Amino acid sequence: MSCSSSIIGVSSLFPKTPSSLEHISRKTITPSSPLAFPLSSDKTHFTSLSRLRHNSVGVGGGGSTFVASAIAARNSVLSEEAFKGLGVFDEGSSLEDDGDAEYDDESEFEAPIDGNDGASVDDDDELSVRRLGLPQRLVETLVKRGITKLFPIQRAVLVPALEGRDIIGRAKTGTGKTLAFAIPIIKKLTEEDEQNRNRIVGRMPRVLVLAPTRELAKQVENEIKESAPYLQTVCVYGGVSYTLQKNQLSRGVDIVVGTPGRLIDLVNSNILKLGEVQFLVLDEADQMLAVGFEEDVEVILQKLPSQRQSMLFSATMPGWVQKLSRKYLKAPLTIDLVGDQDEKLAEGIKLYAIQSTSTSKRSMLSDLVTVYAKGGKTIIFTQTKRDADEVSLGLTSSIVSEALHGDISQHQRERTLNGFRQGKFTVLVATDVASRGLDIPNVDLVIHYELPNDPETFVHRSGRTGRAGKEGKAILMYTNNQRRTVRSLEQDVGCKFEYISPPAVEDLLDSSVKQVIATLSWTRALAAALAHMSGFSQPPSSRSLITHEKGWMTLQMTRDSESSLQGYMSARTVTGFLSSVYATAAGALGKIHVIADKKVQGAVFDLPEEIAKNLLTKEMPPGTTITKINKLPVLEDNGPASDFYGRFSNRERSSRGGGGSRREGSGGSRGWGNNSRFSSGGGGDNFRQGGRSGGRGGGGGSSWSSGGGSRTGGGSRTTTGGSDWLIGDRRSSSSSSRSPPFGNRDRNLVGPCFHCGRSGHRASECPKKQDY
Ligand SMILES: Nc1ncnc2c1ncn2[C@@H]1O[C@H](COP(=O)(O)OP(=O)(O)OP(=O)(O)O)[C@@H](O)[C@H]1O
Repeated sequence: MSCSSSIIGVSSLFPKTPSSLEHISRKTITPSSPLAFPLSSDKTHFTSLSRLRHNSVGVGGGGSTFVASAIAARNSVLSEEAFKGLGVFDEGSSLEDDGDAEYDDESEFEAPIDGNDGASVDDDDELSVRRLGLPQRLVETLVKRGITKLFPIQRAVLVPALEGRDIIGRAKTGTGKTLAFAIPIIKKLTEEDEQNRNRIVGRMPRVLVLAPTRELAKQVENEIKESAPYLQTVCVYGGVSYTLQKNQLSRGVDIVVGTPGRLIDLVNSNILKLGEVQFLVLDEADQMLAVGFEEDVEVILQKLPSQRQSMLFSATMPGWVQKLSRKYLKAPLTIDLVGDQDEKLAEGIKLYAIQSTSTSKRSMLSDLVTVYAKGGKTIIFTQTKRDADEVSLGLTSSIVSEALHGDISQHQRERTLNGFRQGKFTVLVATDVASRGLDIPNVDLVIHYELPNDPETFVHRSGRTGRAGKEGKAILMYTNNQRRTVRSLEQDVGCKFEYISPPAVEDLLDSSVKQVIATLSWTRALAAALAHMSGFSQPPSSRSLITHEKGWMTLQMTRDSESSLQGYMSARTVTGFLSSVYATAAGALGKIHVIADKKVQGAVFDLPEEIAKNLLTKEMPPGTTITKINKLPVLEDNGPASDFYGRFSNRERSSRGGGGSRREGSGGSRGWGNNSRFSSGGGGDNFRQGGRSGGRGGGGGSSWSSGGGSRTGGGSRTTTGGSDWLIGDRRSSSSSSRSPPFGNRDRNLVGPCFHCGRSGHRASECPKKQDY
């Protein structure tokens, strides 16, 4: 078989009908061209690839940026350059330069490997890793890892990278950017070593990969090591022993992955020599800026040989990254599989939004985890380290969780991440230190406990789930004040939230029982017993849909349109009616809201659960119905959202007396297309929250409060503005008298430590942790 037949085999997947070639000029196509490459599963990925009707690309010569081709199918853009050499554009293509098929040897394209690895590999599929001319050793390790076909970004980068082009790459979260640069580099190093078998002990690195965080660096190292265990890969970062890294480097190394700070130290002390670096990779370049590494990066780049190939991956292109690419990359080819117009999130991520109050959100968390993660892995993102600690601690009574943030020692961070990866505990509560790049397999749920600082952070946090074509869920928690911001986020990210209410008791019971049954495939009785042990020592109590407090139930009262009672509906109507049918209920009323839809003639109101249940058994006079509801209807006087778009996080925090300014991760960067309207002010700042209890004014006041006092105690729960009504001072409203029956469970540390299995302490404080 000739080379061209192999190539034609590949190109047959890409119909040679460059119909819209003419529409696209041979200049730069801006990322506002239709872009996103949806990702739902490996299969659909490549099915869609195979259905692509390729269009064209423009490549300017000599300029600094070049953009790829538009592909009509499903609004995707890939690089024509990226596919040249694979036969995609050979016959009938209008590429000026289509003679780049440098792989004349058919064995280059067909590298079948012997043995059955168990993976289902379709050898007829020219997109299979077996048929891309990769070294056999690499193919074997990839296939063993279940990587049988390249993902689009990998496919797009492969040929230009093998040709030695400098590349700027961008693709959605979890779509395999690491292997996109790693595969061509490994191929080149492997071939070099095969030609020169006398490997020198103490050799200097040929590849340098810069990553913004230690976790990311470690992950890149793992990905490379697992794909090419025969190459020497060393990871260097701060916070751990310098001597160990020094020894590793002195034994000789092929690839160095590291964070800029430690790399500079090693270079300055002459331990790391960069004189033989042939490949430079800047991973998450925009994040380097956000974490303040810009100077360090430049210092390192200046020390590299000028004869080298550079690849830069960046989710966004802030000015500094643009400058960097102009200064240090040679005529780079831009491969952008995201763009600005389309949804930035991987397709498999289902998005939910839930309104909560600052007091209800914490107690609501475990219910969300129970119902939406169904026993799978969850990452909860908080803004501050303190919140991460507190939320994790708060969850521990029912769900074992650990916190991850910058104040935790590097060793403990690694232990925590490993424990989470291995499923020793299922909930990780993290600041944005974990939002970028972390690849933890099978995270089912991401919860944004606080709104992120900018749309990019939202995308990166959410992208910890739905990776490598899998499905995942992300829930955004927001307050009434932040409604407008949530809508703007939808626009900026190009996504749609499904607005949900707190999980109903039935869902909770159902999920917890199902989880235990699924885990143990045992009897329902055993499942119920285990659910009991895992925290449901009482039947889970109902929760108000209005205030989200536990122990309360929201009911709806409606009047028939024919009813003689038709007329004005108000809070007094509700209390008056309840007094006549069940005085106890009238005396225990919580919040009351009138339904906005005038055709409905009704109101919703809160009652303590037991009283609500009793009320539901009462006979109602004709014309009036009272029912339990699971979702709130649209209510009157919801009050205007008072947030200021782009300033939501500051506003939230300042109302809590935020302070502090220590950076810890995200923020700052603005977006490839400069379309972010989020404020970068305070991006990534670590706000300390003081004075959290009590004193939170109700802000968007829209409800009638039937009692005068605080429900939860400790704070002066005032509702201001809007249509707040004080129905009366019917009873003493001490916190205890109004406490819901099962609410506010004592949140002691009763969950087992994931190190030693004993309860009463967190894993980070485990007296036995040294042993692990
Ligand atoms: N071709 C492939 N087939 C199957 N799995 C793959 C393939 N390529 C990468 N993966 C896996 O997909 C996961 C995500 O890859 P990776 O971490 O490189 O994504 P990413 O695009 O860098 O994500 P992020 O932007 O979030 O950092 C990893 O577990 C990786 O091993």
